[in-house]
Amino acid sequence: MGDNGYVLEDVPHLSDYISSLPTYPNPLKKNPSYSVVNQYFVDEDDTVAQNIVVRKNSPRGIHFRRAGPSQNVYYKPDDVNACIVTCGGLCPGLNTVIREIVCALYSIYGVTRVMGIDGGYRGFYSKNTIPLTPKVVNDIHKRGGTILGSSRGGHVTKKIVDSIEDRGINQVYIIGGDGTQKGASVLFEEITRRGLNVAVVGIPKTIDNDIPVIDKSFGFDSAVEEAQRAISAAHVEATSFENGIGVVKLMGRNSGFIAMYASLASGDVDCCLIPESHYYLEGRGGVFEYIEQRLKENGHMVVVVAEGAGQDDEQVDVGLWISKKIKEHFSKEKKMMINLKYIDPTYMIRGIASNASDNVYCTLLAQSAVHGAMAGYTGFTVGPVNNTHAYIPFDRITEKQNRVDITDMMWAQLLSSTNQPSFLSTTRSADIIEANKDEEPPIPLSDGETNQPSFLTTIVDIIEANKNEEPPTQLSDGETNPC
Ligand SMILES: Nc1ncnc2c1ncn2[C@@H]1O[C@H](COP(=O)(O)OP(=O)(O)O)[C@@H](O)[C@H]1O
Ligand SMILES: O=P(O)(O)OC[C@H]1O[C@](O)(COP(=O)(O)O)[C@@H](O)[C@@H]1O
Ligand SMILES: [Mg+2]
Repeated sequence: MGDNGYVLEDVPHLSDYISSLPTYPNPLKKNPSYSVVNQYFVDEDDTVAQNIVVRKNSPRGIHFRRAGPSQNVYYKPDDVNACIVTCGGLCPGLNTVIREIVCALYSIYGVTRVMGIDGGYRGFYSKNTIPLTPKVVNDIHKRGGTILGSSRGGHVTKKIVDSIEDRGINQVYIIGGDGTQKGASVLFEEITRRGLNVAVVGIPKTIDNDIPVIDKSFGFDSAVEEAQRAISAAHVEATSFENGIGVVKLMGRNSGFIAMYASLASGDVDCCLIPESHYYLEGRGGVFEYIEQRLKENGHMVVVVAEGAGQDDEQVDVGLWISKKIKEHFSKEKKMMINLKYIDPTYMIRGIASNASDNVYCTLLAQSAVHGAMAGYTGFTVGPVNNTHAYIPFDRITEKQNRVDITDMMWAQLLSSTNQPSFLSTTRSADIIEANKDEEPPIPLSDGETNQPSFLTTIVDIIEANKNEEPPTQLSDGETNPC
């Protein structure tokens, strides 16, 4: 802990456990492409604040080491033998990250030995490697998926580290989600235990954008953009038929960021259901009542549902389930004719190539990862924190999963954009208030407003308005109500 509550959460370095490692001047100094840059090295003391909104007397809080080229590097280019592996689910931008790691190693540092591991962690010990050169990766960023293949499972630590040793690999770039980063952390521990001169670098991947600390994960923007096509189609269908209802299911088993951003971006969505915000279908203030109201007012409506919204049972497709329930409710109970179309673009939104802004992001991410490894840092994940790339210890990335905060401004904006009610029952609202009561008070903004959303007040209003409300009705057919 430093002055004024300054905390540096630093990442490990090869020199922490290997003594007398030689260093070399960074070859970037002689790179003609960078000769125009005023200052291209990061200062060793540069750190990035996790919290940028602070009060005059509040502690300065957690900081991470700033990513970027260092004056000296811990590898001679000729000695580097790097490998790249992609694990877990697909995400737009995987190929761009692979391409840019290869290009950064070759063109910035003059490294010429880079290989791909085929098919995720298990590829280390069960498959041949794939040679990677700038020529091989030249146009892979225009393709979805990963040219290296991916897998879940297969993390046998001993076999992977044996393979790293046997192949003489000394830089390991691991692209993947929370599970992958946990795996990377275990590899780092085993490599340290064996005293190997091998840098382990994680590059966070999650289409759901639920990795903590970093501003945003690559591929998320591309996925949200692709989701617009499904929402637009649902809107076209809904507006073309009497009492048209378009239902779109989007990815998000545990978090609703894709659904929330896609709904906000579209402007066509009347109702967005996410895992973080419980809902109920029947009764006053429920989803059915809202749908009926929208159909009467507007003649059509679009519902976006994240795959984990209200799901206790992962086997049930929530999009199909809710579509069936809506149809049953309106045809059998309300005797009202509706036209419902269900669109499920789940894998379409992640099987695409990344868009332009994600490509730029992936490039910076890959370069930061390479600069970190060349500077001898290890056991870290790279990512933007308040718009500046930083090296983050593995455990900060894996200790929790980000979820949409339904007491935050963003969710309030979503509610205000769709006009949907919060669907919160009085008990659930009270729980949320209870859960949030120890949170720090909002920091007043300079113009006298607060950054605290009015959402909690809304919840209190809802409780007040609904205090005589009937409890949500049980489903008649014995199915579990996923609300
Ligand atoms: N706790 C863990 N320890 C070691 N390896 C893990 C751990 N969790 C997941 N992995 C490995 O990470 C890889 C990807 O994990 P998975 O959870 O499927 O995807 P993601 O990285 O996208 O979250 C798999 O090969 C899996 O074996
Ligand atoms: O069908 P798969 O391959 O298990 O992947 C689907 C799941 O992966 C996710 O996209 C999450 O993966 P990531 O966040 O690791 O990219 C979930 O939303 C989704 O349920
Ligand atoms: Mg995961």
